[in-house]
Amino acid sequence: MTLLSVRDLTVRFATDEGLVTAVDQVSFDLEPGEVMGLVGESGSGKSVTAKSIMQLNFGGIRYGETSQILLDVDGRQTDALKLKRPRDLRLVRGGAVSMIFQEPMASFAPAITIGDQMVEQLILHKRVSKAEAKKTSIEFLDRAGISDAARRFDQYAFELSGGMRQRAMIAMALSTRPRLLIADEPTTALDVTIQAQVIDLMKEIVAEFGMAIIFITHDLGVIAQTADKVAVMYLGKMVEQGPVREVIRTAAHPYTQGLLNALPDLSDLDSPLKPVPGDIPSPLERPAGCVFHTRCPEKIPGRCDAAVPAMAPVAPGHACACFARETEGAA
Ligand SMILES: Nc1ncnc2c1ncn2[C@@H]1O[C@H](COP(=O)(O)OP(=O)(O)OP(=O)(O)O)[C@@H](O)[C@H]1O
Repeated sequence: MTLLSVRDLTVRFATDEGLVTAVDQVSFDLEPGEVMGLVGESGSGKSVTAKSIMQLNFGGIRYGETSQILLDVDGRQTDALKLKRPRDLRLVRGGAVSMIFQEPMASFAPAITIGDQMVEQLILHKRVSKAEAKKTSIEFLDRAGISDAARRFDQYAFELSGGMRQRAMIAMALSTRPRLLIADEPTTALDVTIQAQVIDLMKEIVAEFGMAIIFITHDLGVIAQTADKVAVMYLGKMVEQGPVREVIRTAAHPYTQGLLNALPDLSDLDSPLKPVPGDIPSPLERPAGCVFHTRCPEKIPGRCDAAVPAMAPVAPGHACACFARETEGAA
């Protein structure tokens, strides 16, 4: 059974300025053991998409009427958007799904030791004894590369260095053995050496436990190293998805091409940076037609500003939502 099937996900927020469409009819699937990178500039809807799986978006939220987030929970397909009672929400919050954040302090309560938090979570989700929970917690801290794990177990998050806290957060998120880990910019705030260690750790864990990961990042380099497939979002829309190497080598959507062109060229340090030209429009004033047409170098006047392109295959497993590619396919 497919582990996660996001269907037609639309997320709007009622704000004082009006209705913000943060995510617009996004669909994707994830199989057990698969790592999917979710990329796009700031405000493209990556976090809102991921948080929807755990119903962690708050404040005036409205999901689309046909939106579904189908998750395999213990062999039963469950629509995560339909869960209401706290007991049922626990199935996706820390049960089948765990989330790690850029800022590990967001995961830890400041006045409770790391060990007590890990134990509490394990007892809640796994119904194990306290002694067993302690043993598992120390094991996972150790697995996450924390030396002297038994001593760290009794420490508070503020007593750990940044990199160590990140590892402790990963240990805590993984100790309940979730089927799906959502990693929201987990390495952005780290220096490159620790970043590489954290990425290695996540790869090891996927290989060992076969859990699926949604890896949210701005950094296509990190995606290239970690993910099997990649999904690119722009202003709430999914614009391209496919196997990571193929998308990086032969990006189909002009936005993905722009993101790749914007990467610094390390072999030519004097070459100027080439950011995607133009600014992202406000989500309150989303352009009609293709949301990217206001910045697109391949815009077809009268078409791209009038109709919304659907995702269509450009190669097996590789799809893109762009009228310019459709024309090429037909030619
Ligand atoms: N609670 C909320 N109320 C109103 N608008 C929100 C809320 N949460 C998110 N948004 C809006 O939804 C849009 C998508 O936000 P989201 O955080 O998913 O972007 P992102 O791609 O993850 O960006 P970043 O990389 O900066 O985290 C943004 O325009 C954001 O302002």
